[in-house]
Amino acid sequence: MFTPESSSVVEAIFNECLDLPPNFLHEYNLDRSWDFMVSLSYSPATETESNGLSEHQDGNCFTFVLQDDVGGLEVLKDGGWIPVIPIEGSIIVNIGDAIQFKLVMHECTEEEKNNRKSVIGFSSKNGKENMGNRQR
Ligand SMILES: O=C(O)CCC(=O)C(=O)O
Ligand SMILES: [Fe+2]
Repeated sequence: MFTPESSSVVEAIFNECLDLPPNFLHEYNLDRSWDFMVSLSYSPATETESNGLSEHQDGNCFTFVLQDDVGGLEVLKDGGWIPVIPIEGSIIVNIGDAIQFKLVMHECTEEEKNNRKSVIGFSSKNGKENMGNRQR
């Protein structure tokens, strides 16, 4: 799901949508050695405990979230949190700060009964300054 090829496809789509010069985003992020994947498992929230992911923006270029059928991911829009509908096997593509096109504030809350699992691929840019905005 997350390979240099899939990142290139997304880059090409955004490149065109943003009306950038041909190959601009591809050349902006030529070094793929900063890409990485993580797998997260959120245990169900209890009355006293929650270990979800607090609100943050991703500091990379693009984030690919392969989600299961348990909800929790939310995106801030016009001052309100919008739940992302969980569709098992679907991939959510998030724009990171390194692209600086639209900052996407999001968080992951926990359901009370279900354990959410996600696999996340970060298409990242060389340079620590771009990763600095990533808060957990
Ligand atoms: O687990 C998710 O659905 C989102 C994770 C996330 O936002 C992140 O790792 O930056
Ligand atoms: Fe994130």
